[in-house]
Amino acid sequence: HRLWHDYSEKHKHTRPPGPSSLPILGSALHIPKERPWLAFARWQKPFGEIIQLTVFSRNLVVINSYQLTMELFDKRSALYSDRPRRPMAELCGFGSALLFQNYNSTARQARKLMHSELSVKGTQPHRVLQESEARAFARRVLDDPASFRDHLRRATASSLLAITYGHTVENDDDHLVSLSELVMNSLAEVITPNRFLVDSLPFLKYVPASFPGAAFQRTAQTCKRNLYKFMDLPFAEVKKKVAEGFATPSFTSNHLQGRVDSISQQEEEVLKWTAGGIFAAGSDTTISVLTSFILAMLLHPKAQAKAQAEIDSLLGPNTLPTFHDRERLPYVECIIKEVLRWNPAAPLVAHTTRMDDEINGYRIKAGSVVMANIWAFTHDPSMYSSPSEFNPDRFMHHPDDPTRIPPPDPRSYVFGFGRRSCPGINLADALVYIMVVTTLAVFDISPALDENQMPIIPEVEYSTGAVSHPRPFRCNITPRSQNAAMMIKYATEA
Ligand code: HEM
Repeated sequence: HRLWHDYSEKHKHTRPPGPSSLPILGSALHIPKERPWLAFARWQKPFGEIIQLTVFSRNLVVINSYQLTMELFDKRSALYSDRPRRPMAELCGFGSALLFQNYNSTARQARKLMHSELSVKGTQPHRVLQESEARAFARRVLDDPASFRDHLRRATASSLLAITYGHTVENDDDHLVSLSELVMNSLAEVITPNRFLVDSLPFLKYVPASFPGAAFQRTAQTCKRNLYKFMDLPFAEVKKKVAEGFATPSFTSNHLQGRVDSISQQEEEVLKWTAGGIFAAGSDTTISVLTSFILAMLLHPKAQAKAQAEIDSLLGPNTLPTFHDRERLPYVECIIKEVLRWNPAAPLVAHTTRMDDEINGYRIKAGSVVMANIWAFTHDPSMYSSPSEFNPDRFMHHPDDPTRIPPPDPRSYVFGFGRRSCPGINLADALVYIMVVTTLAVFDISPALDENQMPIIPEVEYSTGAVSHPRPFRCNITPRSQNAAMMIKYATEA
């Protein structure tokens, strides 16, 4: 009994190991500016699966193990479901969005609103629209292949705005798309760690905008104006249409139907911010995944050809893929899983602890920012052999050989954990599938050529941010046949 007592007493005060720390700055200087998740994964060797850093007196705990993350974020989710404070995001007005809120009654209300509309069943009616968005994307690529990244943004924005507000994007200068671009760019900036000093020194948020050096305050004011416009305008439009009886069915109209006059102001506020949040949380992540897919296909022609052969043998040369084909395209499914694993869109997922806690003998103090290092899970050699290789075949099922069990589906964790897990998972999964399968059916993706007609093979480089994107790269996207091009023209002109 005494031994046990000594053990627990000793570990009760043990903070998880981590790099050395300076006064005030803490271990800030050890954290690389670029893609810190790579360093955190490497630090497993000297420090283990749980690492603690102190930055400006804030505790950051990095969890490099999938099992431990499940234990904390899923099993103990009553303690681990709050979000870190982000003073800059709050100054910009994002504090009212679910993504930034603690797990309080408003957050629960917002998640409930999403749950009903974004379940597998709730997203079913949007499939026709997603199919035609994917074809419209293919058409734009056909007409202007070099701008494929813009077309990915446009396809994602159109789908999400249609689903959220029933809004149809008619042309390239759609007011809602332009406004959403402004909001998305600000969001990407404010959630980039260490981008604004006010995030490390929160008292700065009280410095007035007119003060020298307080440029961030003016940035925040502009951002807030755009954000509020983005939240208010489309919502007011839908509300008006519902009242007049001719709203296109959408997330917002479905929740307002029959309640325009009776909905309380509080409920209306939550609905408005939840609707806007769908776009804010869903677009950059989806764009990252789709851009990674293009990069992966460019670098791995064999995997691309194998998926195309699968699609051809199922559909023949005269049919474009749809959602009905999904179950019969197992290799396309493997490509999607491998893209999600190869370079996860959200490599670090941050929650905070409500109370002091203990795990594996280490103490995690209340208020610590606890980050799941998703990148470390997707590159854990005990889960995925040769993890840095892009190899969709690792996910193939082998019904004849029960000894070959595929590794875990990354979709079970790249969308987050417990009570804060991504409520858009079904929608995102459907959108990614239809974009991937349509692109593979219609196009060949290959390296761009230099002036000597030699292929330019891009480096696999990703940006640093809460959502990480492939750095800009050039590629050739050409129709696989005249017939493929004709099918897309026909489908988008009908
Ligand atoms: C492939 C694309 C996507 C990826 C990889 C992704 C990933 C994630 C991750 C990792 C989180 C944090 C989970 C956590 O803290 O444990 C999250 C949260 C969230 N996602 Fe997604 N997401 C994607 C698409 C979408 C879409 C399309 C929507 C909207 C329909 C969406 C809506 C949200 C919202 C609202 C939250 C905040 C939930 C909360 O704080 O309680 N996401 N997502």
